[in-house]
Amino acid sequence: MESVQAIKQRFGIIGNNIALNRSIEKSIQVAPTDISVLVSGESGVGKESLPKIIHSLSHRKHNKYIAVNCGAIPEGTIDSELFGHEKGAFTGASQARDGYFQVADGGTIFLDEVGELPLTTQVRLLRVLENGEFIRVGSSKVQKTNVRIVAATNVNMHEAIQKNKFREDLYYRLSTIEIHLPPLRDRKDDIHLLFRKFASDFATKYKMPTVRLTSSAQQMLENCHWPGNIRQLKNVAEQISVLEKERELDADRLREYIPKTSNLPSVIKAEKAKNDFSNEREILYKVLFDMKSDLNDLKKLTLELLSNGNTEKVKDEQENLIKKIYGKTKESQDTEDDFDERLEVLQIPEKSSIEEDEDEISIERASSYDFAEDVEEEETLSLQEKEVELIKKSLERYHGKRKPAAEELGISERTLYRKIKQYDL
Ligand SMILES: Nc1ncnc2c1ncn2[C@@H]1O[C@H](COP(=O)(O)OP(=O)(O)OP(=O)(O)O)[C@@H](O)[C@H]1O
Repeated sequence: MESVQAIKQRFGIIGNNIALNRSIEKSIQVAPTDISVLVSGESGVGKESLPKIIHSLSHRKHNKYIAVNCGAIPEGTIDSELFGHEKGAFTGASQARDGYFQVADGGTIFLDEVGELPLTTQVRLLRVLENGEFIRVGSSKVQKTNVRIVAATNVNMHEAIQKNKFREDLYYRLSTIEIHLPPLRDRKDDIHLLFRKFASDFATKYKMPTVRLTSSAQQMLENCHWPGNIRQLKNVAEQISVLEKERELDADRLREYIPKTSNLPSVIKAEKAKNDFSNEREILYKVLFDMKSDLNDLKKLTLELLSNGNTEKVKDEQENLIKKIYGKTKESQDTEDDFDERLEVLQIPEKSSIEEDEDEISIERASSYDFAEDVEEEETLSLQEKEVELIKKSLERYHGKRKPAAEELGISERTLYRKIKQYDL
């Protein structure tokens, strides 16, 4: 059996903390079995390494390893991504497609952010876990697969179960063995070690001498709260490596690079910070951000109308979205006409005219859907930068807590999650 030390070297894992070593040891022990494993721990603690270790030390190592970020896939397509679909299963399904569970047959699937799975997908997943069976979207034929599942989560699953967001039976199936990775603040002994490694990597990358810390700066680094854990520490090391003129930093210089919230206890009242957009620039960003969010909502609604053609149905199904965009719903009788007028402005083609060229339009629509999330990338860089800044500020205000930050930004937690990943925040 490979030693913990050898595994750390192979997977580039830095640290000597006892809890970290125990987590790696557990991964090594459980690898040769087919037992489902749940890796838990806050965001940024390094959960992604453990499923890779488990797969590479298992008898499945020559087969596929697929990592799926459940939080980043839109709810509407997740079943098809995971389990595949038949041709014509839904608008845009111009071809049958294999899902990850089929592609990874004989291998391992890593379900990152498993707590974000919609309840309907959880039912399908439970079935795969119980007897290896799954059904493609739009099919009635039961298929079999032999996949080992390793899942990860940074949410409190017991809380999610209590709030009926996660099925208890699925949780127990997934977490036959649970491996917990400690937050960075509980691994103080590793903080400076990690910083040195990152500083040395960035020095090589940017072709500069390595930055170093005085002992007072080291102490400060170790006493930070680090809500974003190792990911945040890595970002700080990169910023310092690139921006700092001096190659040795004392505590005063270091303070500039440490997000204020990292130094504060996590219990600062979020309420106090709420909507505290204290200067004009932030207000402007907020307005731009809201506009962009509205634009994306409109795009979504338009696509929905184009593919559905049935305005009444869309009005019913997208009531919340319509309310968000226009501030009113069809329930407000006196605004019904206004509402219809607005829909007319979108010039929705009659369904019959859409159907004439169904295949062609479906493909077009499908690609519009596929890119609905990516459209954002086409916006100008400066707007994107402002968006990143706004998200960062909001996350800082709420000490990395996505729920209140998403509420403040007026976007869903899922979208915020995607953006955090997209911009590596
Ligand atoms: N022990 C470590 N040594 C070196 N780098 C590490 C270590 N742990 C984490 N990292 C780095 O920190 C970053 C975040 O790690 P990772 O993506 O695995 O976190 P995570 O726990 O999966 O976060 P999330 O829940 O947000 O997905 C990565 O760049 C990873 O390479």
